[in-house]
Amino acid sequence: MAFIGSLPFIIQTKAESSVLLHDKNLQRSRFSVFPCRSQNSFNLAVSLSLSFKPVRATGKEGVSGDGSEDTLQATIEKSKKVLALQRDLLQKIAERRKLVSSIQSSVGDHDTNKTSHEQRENSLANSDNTSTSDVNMHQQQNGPVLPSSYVHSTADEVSETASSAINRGHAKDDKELEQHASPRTAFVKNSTKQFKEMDSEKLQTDEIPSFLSNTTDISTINEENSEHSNESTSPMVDIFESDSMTEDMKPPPLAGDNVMNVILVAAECAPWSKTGGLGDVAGSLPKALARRGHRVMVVAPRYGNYVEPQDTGVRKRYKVDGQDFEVSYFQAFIDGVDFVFIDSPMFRHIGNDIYGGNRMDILKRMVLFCKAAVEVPWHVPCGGVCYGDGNLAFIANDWHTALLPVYLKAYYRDNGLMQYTRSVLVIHNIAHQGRGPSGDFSYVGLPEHYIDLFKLHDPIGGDHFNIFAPGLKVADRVVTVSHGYAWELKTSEGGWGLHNIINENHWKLQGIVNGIDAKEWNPQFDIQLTSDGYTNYSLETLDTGKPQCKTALQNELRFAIPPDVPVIGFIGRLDYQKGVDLIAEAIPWMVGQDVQLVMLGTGRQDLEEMLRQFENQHRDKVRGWVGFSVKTAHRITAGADILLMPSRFEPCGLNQLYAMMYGTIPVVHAVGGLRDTVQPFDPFNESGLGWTFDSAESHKLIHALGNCLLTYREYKKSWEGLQRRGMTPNLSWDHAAEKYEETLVAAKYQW
Ligand SMILES: Nc1ncnc2c1ncn2[C@@H]1O[C@H](COP(=O)(O)OP(=O)(O)O[C@H]2O[C@H](CO)[C@@H](O)[C@H](O)[C@H]2O)[C@@H](O)[C@H]1O
Repeated sequence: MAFIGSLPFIIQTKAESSVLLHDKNLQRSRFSVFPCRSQNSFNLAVSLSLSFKPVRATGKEGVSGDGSEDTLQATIEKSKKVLALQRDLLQKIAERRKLVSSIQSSVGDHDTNKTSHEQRENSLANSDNTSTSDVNMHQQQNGPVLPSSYVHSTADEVSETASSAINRGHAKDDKELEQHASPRTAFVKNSTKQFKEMDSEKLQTDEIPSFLSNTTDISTINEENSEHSNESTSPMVDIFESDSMTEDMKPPPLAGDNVMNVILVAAECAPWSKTGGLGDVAGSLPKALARRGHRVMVVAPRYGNYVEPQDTGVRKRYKVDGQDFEVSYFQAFIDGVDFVFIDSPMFRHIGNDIYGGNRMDILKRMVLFCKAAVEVPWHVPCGGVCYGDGNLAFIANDWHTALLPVYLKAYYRDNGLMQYTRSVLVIHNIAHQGRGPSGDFSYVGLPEHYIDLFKLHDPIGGDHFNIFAPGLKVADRVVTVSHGYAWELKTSEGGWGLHNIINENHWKLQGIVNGIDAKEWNPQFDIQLTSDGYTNYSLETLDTGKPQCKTALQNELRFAIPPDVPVIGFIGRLDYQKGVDLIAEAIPWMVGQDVQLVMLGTGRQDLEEMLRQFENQHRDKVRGWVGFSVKTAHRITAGADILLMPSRFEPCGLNQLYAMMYGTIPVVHAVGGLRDTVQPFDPFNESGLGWTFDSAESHKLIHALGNCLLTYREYKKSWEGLQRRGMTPNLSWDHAAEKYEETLVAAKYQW
């Protein structure tokens, strides 16, 4: 009897729950189910089904007349009620969603394509003009764009419905339930509070390009930006927009039994902090993992006063080089991910100079960061509940966080703690390793016997201390960002001294190609293309949209606009890796062609100076934009015809992926991820995505670029074919996330 009674209940509840699981309003509650104590309805189903076990075990109940039948009946009744409540809840949520989307559509174009990124950009841009942004905030909260009070109450009502329904079915502490039922509500409230309390401290602005600085008044730029700010919606609106956009993009299949708690730890995370591709990955991969149903957190240092994350009130102290440092934790829940920022005077106000300071400064920062990050699952409640250590995997990135797997082992697993927690280390760039003299070991705060893990012999430098080395040895799995680079890492040229360790651990190394953030880098929705003459475009509007962006770029760069002159772009860190010097060698040839070249970058001073010189020498054909400007990077990607990437090595490379999405044809050195992702153009079969050259030499670059220019000028149909093939998305973060999931699961079951 008990069986018969319980079975349909469990089946139905699972079915109901799986519906619930798809609902973003309840995702947080659901995430807590597996590893943590949970208060959600699915857990209720589990606990109720477990409560049948004793009945089934004895087999006497129901016939003995000892009252068990009554208990059973009562339980069945109770479960029926819970089911009814769940149905009621689902229906209400569906109604609310309809309501919200009808509000959104009535708000119309005005709000579309606005993302939190735009708001951040605006708040960054306006930061020099505090009074303007204050006014904007006021307008955002009271203005006509979308009555925030309405949105606020809508969100509250949804959460209220959710929590009360669950509450009625399963008595729990009200506050706790509220937190679980609607992390989103908490975020809405927090965002509002944060907005009101936002410090007036100045934030960074994009650097003004050299060629504009003489002619453009900074105040004009700020005014322009503040206009955008007036248009921009409040964070509350953004939450709904994010959801609807994500839904439009059709979520990938759920992880099912593989669902885990995942904490990605990185020194930078876009859009809050970014010096390069690592920031992009830390900002995008977690969202894709969350879309698969994992409970996901990103941990990064808090370099500035970010708008969304708010102080959790948690304070902890960690020792670095014998000194106590207090850290606090700021948290925001965005697009299904908990973003946790660790605050300390060590990190604060570094801005974009994330890796600035001397070697010891950086080392101490990373020691503090990793020590604090490995304990985040214990200390930082997200949606009211800490992640804990069960079913947990860390994803550390590059040498900056390679100490995390080591701390996990030395402080915990060696002592019988966090036994089921795993770590994966991702190599984005092996060239940076955290090297120093052997004495640096004293700063990392590890037991003496750990010193051997850090020791590395370099044929030139001799014995030294190397932080990447122990991370690679100790991590449960190692990932790198393309298949080609995974292969190169094993060679003495590509491994940069770590190839022996990589070869010894080859069994745990895997290449997973990065994806493209379909919201950030999509010409159809790109918020950087909504002003100054730029326009959004798609495959359907490529013919008109891209030329319009090209003209807007030429205008912005103050180039002449002769018909049919190809615009060539370069975006990247100015260093040895990116092969900027190869472009320099090719410049005399390039300026002899009928082309326009724009280079955006920052990095080595000599290379920055070189960019300025190119511009001064060839004002009609070359622009050298020294600085870090996300907006300009997007606009070059959209407006250029060709993107150059002559990198000497390139673990994956993101710019070529972005370029292809925007119908911009890449010309690349076939190395690492560039070789993996840019199939060479084959004119006979009309296939391929761009041009490649097989060694990092300027004459090879010139040869490939020459063929590319010829096709641009003479073979328009082939050119269009290249553009269209590139714009057909084939590399998504959802795909990469699936691969990461396989790796995480492999790590989980590995001893
Ligand atoms: N001056 C500037 N202004 C604005 N934006 C700028 C900029 N310079 C660079 N960027 C942006 O930074 C990102 C750079 O991405 P890459 O993948 O080329 O970089 P990086 O070498 O830093 O990353 C490393 O990690 C990534 C991620 O795994 C790997 O793809 C890569 O091969 C590896 O070297 C892009 O989003 C680009 O637009």
